[in-house]
Amino acid sequence: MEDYKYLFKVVLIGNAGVGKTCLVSRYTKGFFPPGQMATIGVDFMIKTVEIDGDKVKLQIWDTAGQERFRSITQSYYRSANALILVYDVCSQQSYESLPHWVHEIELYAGTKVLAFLVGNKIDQTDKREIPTHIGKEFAERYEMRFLETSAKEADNVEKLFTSIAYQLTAQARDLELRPEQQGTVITGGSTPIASAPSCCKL
Ligand SMILES: Nc1nc2c(ncn2[C@@H]2O[C@H](COP(=O)(O)OP(=O)(O)OP(=O)(O)O)[C@@H](O)[C@H]2O)c(=O)[nH]1
Repeated sequence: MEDYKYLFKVVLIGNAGVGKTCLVSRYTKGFFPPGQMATIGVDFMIKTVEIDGDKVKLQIWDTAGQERFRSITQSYYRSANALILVYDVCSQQSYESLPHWVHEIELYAGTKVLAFLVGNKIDQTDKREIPTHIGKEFAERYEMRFLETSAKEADNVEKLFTSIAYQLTAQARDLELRPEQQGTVITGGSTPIASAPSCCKL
């Protein structure tokens, strides 16, 4: 029997080079990888955290941002409990691609997914092109959670993943109390747990 209460699948998406792999590395391995290569297809890492006495396993899927991998990465949206849509605060182009990514979420993700918008690379203050309020407004428009991060300086990275773990756990516990509301069943140690209810209107 697996040693965890809940298992959640978290998928990172967004343009190539916005820092998805570095965010995952910072969170799961505790370091910022030097000379990070582009992701090929999809990669995944596991991190187990404790939320109010329960072991929660996060299966974190890092998808390639490059266009040529889109058909592969799209298939990972469907079973995601949380999606992290990343842009680079120093890249207007990555911000302008966000409507495209939101459309992908509409097409391929489940309606119950918890969606976060993340503006990464905030350590590069002199290169910033997208002010915080612009990212925040975009997130509000699509009812996504919002955070700005730096994988390099470890700003808000722990907070991002911990917050996702807390919210998904709270929703799963809530559903255990209201079994009639259960949706897709995901594995959770010895107990089957329902996936989280909708938190994001797209
Ligand atoms: N200054 C700064 N650079 C970053 C940060 N995060 C990532 N980078 C740099 O941005 C580049 C791309 O990072 P990756 O993590 O490979 O980006 P990705 O989104 O995974 O890219 P794909 O795998 O092609 O989709 C690398 O040169 C990183 O060193 C950050 O928080 N601050």
